[in-house]
Amino acid sequence: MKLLIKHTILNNNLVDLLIENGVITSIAPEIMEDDAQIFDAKHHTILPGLVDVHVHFRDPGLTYKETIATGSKAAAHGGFTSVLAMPNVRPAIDNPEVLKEQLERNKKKSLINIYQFAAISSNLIAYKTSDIEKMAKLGAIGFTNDGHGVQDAETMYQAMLQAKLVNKPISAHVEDDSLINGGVMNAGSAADKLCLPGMNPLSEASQLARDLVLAKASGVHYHVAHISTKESVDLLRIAKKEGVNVTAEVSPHHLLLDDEMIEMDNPMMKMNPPLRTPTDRKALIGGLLDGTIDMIATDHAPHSEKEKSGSMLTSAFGIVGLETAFSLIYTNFVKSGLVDMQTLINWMSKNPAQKFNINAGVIKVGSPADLTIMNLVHPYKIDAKNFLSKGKNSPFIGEKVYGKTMATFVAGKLVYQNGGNY
Ligand SMILES: NC(=O)N[C@@H](CC(=O)O)C(=O)O
Ligand SMILES: [Zn+2]
Ligand SMILES: [Zn+2]
Repeated sequence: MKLLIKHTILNNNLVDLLIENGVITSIAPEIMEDDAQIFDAKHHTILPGLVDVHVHFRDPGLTYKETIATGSKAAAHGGFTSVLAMPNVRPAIDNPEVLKEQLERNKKKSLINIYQFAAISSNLIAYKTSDIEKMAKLGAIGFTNDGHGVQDAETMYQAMLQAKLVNKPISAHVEDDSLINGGVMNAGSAADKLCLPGMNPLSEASQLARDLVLAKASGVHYHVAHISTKESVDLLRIAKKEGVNVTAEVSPHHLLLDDEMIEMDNPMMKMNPPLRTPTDRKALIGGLLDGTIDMIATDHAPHSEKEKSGSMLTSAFGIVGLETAFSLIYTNFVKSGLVDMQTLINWMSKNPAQKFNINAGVIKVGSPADLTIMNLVHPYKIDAKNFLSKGKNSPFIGEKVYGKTMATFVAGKLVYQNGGNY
């Protein structure tokens, strides 16, 4: 099987790429190959396939929200070729038997590469750790109770020690439940104005401080999921200076939205962690720019229309992200002149791949042909009708952005192609 991608822009040069058996075998200004299938990229830009270390695919058990098939289609549409799936499906991926089935299910139903997280503890809430050693051996990419903070230090510390032994990361949703008070958005003046109950933002950094102490003692690779407050960024910066083996992700919505933009009770602005203050948002951008935060992850959290309608008091936490992340980050960070394209690639492909030990993130001879081709020239409007995800719950609907996916390839196989004109 040979594929020849013609006329594509790679690092500002017009090139062709030859792919044989799923691997890039040649990159040159002009490649002639008689027996290859041709894909004409029509002068659009080629990037390494994006890597998202935080998605929720809801399969099995909550497939009315998303399935592996629809989630992986959404990923391919967004330019993502590898994702790390969270274990909060039903049943939760918290024991070796269930993990084994899930790995097979992912393989069978997915268009893209899915790496699977397993739970730190039973049903994501128990105070006794899961069989981390066995699940690591079976192929879990790491361990997390995402959706819940690990409420006690002993469970987290034991999980870290076991994960360290098998050389796997812990991804932490840091949230101390005792500070949440049934809140539905960030506690503060914005919540007061809307008369909505607030979640104390110290819930995040206070648990993070505990975890950083434990992470340092254990030596584990500790990864902070969806970091959202200034205090957390400050702690992370200190921990990195001290040599703690820590990484962090931030979501596009925490970079681009804050609680002052919640003008009315709107379920599309409800997610966990909640949108924080403009000061927090600035600190997240600063942390990303100075390398304190390593990568961007979407926390793609599809829900049904019904679950995301009505009031923030009763609707579900979470928004979709796979089909808007690249466009939003490209438009707001690269097109606006803040950073160059390689920096975006580092945030959305190279760093997540490197930090989670995935063979992805660079385009070079010998690399797997996990690629995406983006139209950076023509703007478009984000429209939920075009989402391939079952979830239409995005606060970014109607926004004019740049960076439309033209095609996505996984191991040289076309997994998404834009139906319209280039
Ligand atoms: N982010 C969310 O608001 N929701 C996530 C859970 C999570 O990431 O904590 C979900 O599973 O829906
Ligand atoms: Zn979470
Ligand atoms: Zn999540």
